[in-house]
Amino acid sequence: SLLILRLCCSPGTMIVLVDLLLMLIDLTFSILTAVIQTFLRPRLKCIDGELCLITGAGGALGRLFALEFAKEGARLVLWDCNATANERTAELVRELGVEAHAYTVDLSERRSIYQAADRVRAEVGDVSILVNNAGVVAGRRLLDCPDELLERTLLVNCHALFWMTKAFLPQMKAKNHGHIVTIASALGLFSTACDYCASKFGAVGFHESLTHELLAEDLDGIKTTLVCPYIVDTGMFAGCEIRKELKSLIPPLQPLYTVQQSMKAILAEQQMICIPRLMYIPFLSRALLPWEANVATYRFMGGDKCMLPFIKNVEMKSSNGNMKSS
Ligand SMILES: NC(=O)C1=CN([C@@H]2O[C@H](COP(=O)(O)OP(=O)(O)OC[C@H]3O[C@@H](n4cnc5c(N)ncnc54)[C@H](OP(=O)(O)O)[C@@H]3O)[C@@H](O)[C@H]2O)C=CC1
Ligand SMILES: CC1=C(/C=C/C(C)=C/C=C/C(C)=C/C=O)C(C)(C)CCC1
Repeated sequence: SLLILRLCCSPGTMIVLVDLLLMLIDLTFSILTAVIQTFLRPRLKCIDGELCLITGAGGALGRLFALEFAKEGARLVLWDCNATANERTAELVRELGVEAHAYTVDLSERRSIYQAADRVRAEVGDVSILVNNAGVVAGRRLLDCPDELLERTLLVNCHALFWMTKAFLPQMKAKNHGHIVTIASALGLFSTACDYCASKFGAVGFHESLTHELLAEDLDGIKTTLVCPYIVDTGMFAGCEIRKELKSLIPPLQPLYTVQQSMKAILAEQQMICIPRLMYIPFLSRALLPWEANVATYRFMGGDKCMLPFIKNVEMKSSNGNMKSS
């Protein structure tokens, strides 16, 4: 008992006990703050004059993000592999009287990312808000999916996040000011049968590790936000649906609503947002319930086979394409 007493009173143990106490205070404070913030309208930051880069800006959500950021007064750099769609987004932004610079970039090519990043820095300036929004899905069963398509999903949805961050974080670090937004998916928090899920789990993991790295370096001026939406009615997942009778309980999200909710989270410097909030339930149940219990609820809700009609759509489109080309 003398030994135990001596151990307890040693300076090392005292420091651990004090740290433990401080950690418990921090933990309680952060839980209380999160609960209170759920009911309060958060203070939104001003991004007037900030330089915001959006990837996939020619796509449905990317274009809406561009317009919302423009309304907030941010100057825009727009990246997409689809030059025409991207230029159209730039025109719409300019119609609002806001500066927009469109770049054609293939995010599946690391070199293309680094080259375009050098051009942006030289031609426009330092990016302070980065919205990693571009995403792709193969939409095939694993064994029917060409390797190149599977690889593309991982390159665009996951690898590109590393290269984008490596390209733009140094200037943010130099000023201890910036914001990196990851548009992931509810399917980055729990999965169903689809090539896309692994890439979005990767995106979620990337976001978390980046956030921890910034905190560990005390770079509290650089914020991160993870956005995890359920199906959004943009056409990307046309046909994907849960059990018909339950569809009206969790209808697909409207693109504008999704982007406006995401904007609120970004401007409030919120760490993460699931849209709708209901998506926190399968996220939690995946972590808390046994695997078989999750399988039973997925089966009941039609989450297990939700991708099948979508895959059929993709197959039909590609066979039509083949017929046309032949
Ligand atoms: N729609 C949904 O149900 C949901 C979508 N999300 C995520 O939201 C984000 C936006 O989705 P959404 O707007 O619906 O999708 P879209 O397909 O409408 O937009 C994606 C954009 O990214 C572009 N893009 C694709 N590959 C590359 C590449 N290699 N380099 C550069 N640009 C590329 C696309 O060009 P192109 O059209 O030429 O391929 C397109 O313009 C994605 O990350 C998606 O995963 C998350 C949850 C649900
Ligand atoms: C799997 C699963 C569900 C369905 C989820 C679906 C259909 C998600 C689709 C998301 C998409 C398309 C995201 C794109 O990024 C439920 C019914 C919530 C219950 C829990 C298990």
